Amino acid sequence: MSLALDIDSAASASRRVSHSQGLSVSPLTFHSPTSSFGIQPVTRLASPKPLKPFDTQDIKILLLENVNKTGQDILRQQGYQVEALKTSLPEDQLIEKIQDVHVIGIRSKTKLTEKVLRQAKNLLVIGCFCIGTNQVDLEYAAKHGIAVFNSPFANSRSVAELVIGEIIVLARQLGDRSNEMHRGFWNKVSAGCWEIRGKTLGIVGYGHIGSQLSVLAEAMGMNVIYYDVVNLMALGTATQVPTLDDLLQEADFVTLHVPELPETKNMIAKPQLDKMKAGSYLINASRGSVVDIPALVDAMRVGKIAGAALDVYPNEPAANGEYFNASLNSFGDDIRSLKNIILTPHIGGSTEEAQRAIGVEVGDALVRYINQGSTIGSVNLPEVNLRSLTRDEREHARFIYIHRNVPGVLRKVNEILGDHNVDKQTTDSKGDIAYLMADVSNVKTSDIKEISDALDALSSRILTRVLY
Ligand SMILES: NC(=O)c1ccc[n+]([C@@H]2O[C@H](COP(=O)([O-])OP(=O)(O)OC[C@H]3O[C@@H](n4cnc5c(N)ncnc54)[C@H](O)[C@@H]3O)[C@@H](O)[C@H]2O)c1
Ligand SMILES: O=C(O)CC[C@@H](O)C(=O)O
Repeated sequence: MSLALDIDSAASASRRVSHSQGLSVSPLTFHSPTSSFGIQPVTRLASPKPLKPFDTQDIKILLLENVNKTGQDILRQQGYQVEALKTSLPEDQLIEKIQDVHVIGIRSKTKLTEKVLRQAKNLLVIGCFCIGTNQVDLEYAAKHGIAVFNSPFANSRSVAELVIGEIIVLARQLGDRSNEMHRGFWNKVSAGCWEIRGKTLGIVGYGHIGSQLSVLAEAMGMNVIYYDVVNLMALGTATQVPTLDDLLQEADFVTLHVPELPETKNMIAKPQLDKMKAGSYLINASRGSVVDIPALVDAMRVGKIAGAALDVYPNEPAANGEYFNASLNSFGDDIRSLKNIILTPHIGGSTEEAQRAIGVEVGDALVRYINQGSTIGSVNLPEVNLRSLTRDEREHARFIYIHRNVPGVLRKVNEILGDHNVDKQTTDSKGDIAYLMADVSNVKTSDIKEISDALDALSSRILTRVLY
């Protein structure tokens, strides 16, 4: 079959090859891979040959939740079609919009559930412009060859600094004093106000944020203890304690820095609050599911807990506005009536520095994945990379084969590639999913089509992409 004929059939079949930026999605550029070579590569990357068998304008990207301009610019500079919205979208609108895009960028509010992802027929990759990835069904995405990237620590320092601020604000009841002054009320008191020097900070989850906080807190004269499910090296003179109960019984301030997991749901509820010291403080800037907030309200009403800071909630609005009320979360009115409680709208990572750094990190990861196929940094696919092709390698193609990790696949793939000049090849697996990349030299356009079709026909196939 001539390639020209095949282009027509590929055009009509473009939806058949779900998620693929391979041959059938952009048939018109199949003959002229050099058309997009004039596009400048992202300067922070090591100047690889851009591998794009598609017109960059064909790549449709939807960015939600006010992704920072640095990230938007990186994607726009590639020539991709980028639509950026300031808010998240309700599920029905999300389902409608996601059908069309190859890339979606989100933060913590957008829930990419199986129901939503099932409609994402062209989706190649998800960029979480944040740390948390609990809002994405990572397993469903992996099983359908959709890579997920995040920014694992670019906002950690911002969260740690927020918590340090909150510890002092709670210890000195600054929120209440400030509110009183705003109402014109002078209330000079020292009862129940403390220095933080010499007090014990209990950190639950000693990862990127918890460990950064540990260093800052010690510098301010606090004793630091921490609890983590993993045995981790203590920074400074911090001490790991064996159980959560040990931490709760010893700490003056308890701060939570664990991910949202089934095991961390309501990790702090009535039994744990009962174990905390009388007059201690609780801070949660992790996820809203980690604290049973009605139980916290009760503990604060009876004075067991002297103060709290919450940055995250079980239900958070999709956009800014007057939403923080009892119809969003049943405890909304109760919590607002309490004394010495800092309520912030999920701003732990919301600093200029953090958002810029996240924009660059996730933006670059998306470009590397779209243009080069590199999965380095992916949270749900095996991490695979190949040395970049250089600009003088004109007759090369890169085949990416995402497949179910079942015995015998490599033999079949190598039977297909066996008659060609495979320059380099790598593969890795993560659970049920495997990711293979192979660079083949001296391939004609017809060879590329033949190899791609043969890979597509294998029963283990999840997704085939070809870049050249
Ligand atoms: N408020 C915000 O704006 C904001 C910003 C960034 C991150 N976060 C949240 O903070 C969380 C922590 O971030 P991080 O970067 O420090 O994550 P991290 O992965 O670096 O650290 C998490 C730590 O928690 C530990 N852990 C997991 N399950 C545990 C359990 N059941 N008990 C005790 N320890 C447990 C892990 O072993 C790890 O050391 C993120 O998952 C995210 O949800 C919130
Ligand atoms: O910016 C956000 O929406 C999320 C911030 C934070 O919770 C994260 O997971 O990085």
